[in-house]
Amino acid sequence: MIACTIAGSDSGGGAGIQADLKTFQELGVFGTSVITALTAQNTLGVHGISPITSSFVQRQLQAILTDFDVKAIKTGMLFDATIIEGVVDVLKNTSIPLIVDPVMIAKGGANLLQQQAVRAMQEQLMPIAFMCTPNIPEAEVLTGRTIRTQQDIQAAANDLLALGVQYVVMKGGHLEGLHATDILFWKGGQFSVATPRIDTKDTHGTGCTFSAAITALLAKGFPLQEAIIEAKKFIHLAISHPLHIGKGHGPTNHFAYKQVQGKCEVMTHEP
Ligand SMILES: Nc1ncnc2c1ncn2[C@@H]1O[C@H](COP(=O)(O)OP(=O)(O)OP(=O)(O)O)[C@@H](O)[C@H]1O
Ligand SMILES: Cc1ncc(COP(=O)(O)O)c(N)n1
Repeated sequence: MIACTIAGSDSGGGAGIQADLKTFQELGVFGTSVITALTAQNTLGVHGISPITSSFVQRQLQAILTDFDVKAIKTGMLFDATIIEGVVDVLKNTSIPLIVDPVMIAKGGANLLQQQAVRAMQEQLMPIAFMCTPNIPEAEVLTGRTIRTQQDIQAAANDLLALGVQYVVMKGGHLEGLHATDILFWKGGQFSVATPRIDTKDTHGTGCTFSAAITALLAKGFPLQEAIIEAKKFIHLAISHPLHIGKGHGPTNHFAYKQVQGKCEVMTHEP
């Protein structure tokens, strides 16, 4: 099985392209990659960004799609509107499921998506996406809402579905509470997955890793809700077995899922 990630490079190896490829590999999926930007990054922060031109992003993507039978594609850091437009231009005529992780701001505060690009994400990328996986601050930017309550989450998910994306996973990592709960929404329904919240600072790359796991599992043909449950196991185990690498927000442990053979309990709820 082959999957593709369109994202930024994290020299520190915990997020971005590197997290995506490690996750694909651990889940038994062959990973291909389109790099949108280089970041000079470690667990302490982003120390520089060098974007790739939109036309070269397109060239990478076309090289992959004209040769490989790609079963699922994810996007991460897209950096600017020209890159988003270039990606949409290539993908709009394919039927490969597209998972959009709307990466905007790194843990240390660096901008991984220019503000002027939010509109291109809303108006061009969302209509061709199968799924998007915002965290709470990203959902706030994409919808212009303040999200505090369950009703706010539902309303923001409805706004995102109205943009044309078929499924929305609202990630709960930034909310408070004993559990880290993520909710899958579609028109007319919802399904949630939760695991105990872990008290750790080693959460660099959680969002990338979770969305890459969903992408890999969809590429393998898992039904959607099973893919969400298994991806939740992958990210919970990656957070709960920290590697203690670096002096700042350490990366998650991509080895853990395989090492414990996916053994992890996920609470599910479908109202
Ligand atoms: N402390 C934690 N304990 C358990 N699960 C967590 C924790 N933090 C995040 N998660 C889970 O990790 C996944 C990513 O969620 P999160 O909201 O952190 O994404 P993100 O904000 O995109 O990532 P990042 O904060 O690294 O940018 C979700 O499944 C979320 O529930
Ligand atoms: C190149 C790159 N892409 C994405 C993120 C955000 O990572 P996450 O939200 O998964 O922590 C990052 N820090 N660097």
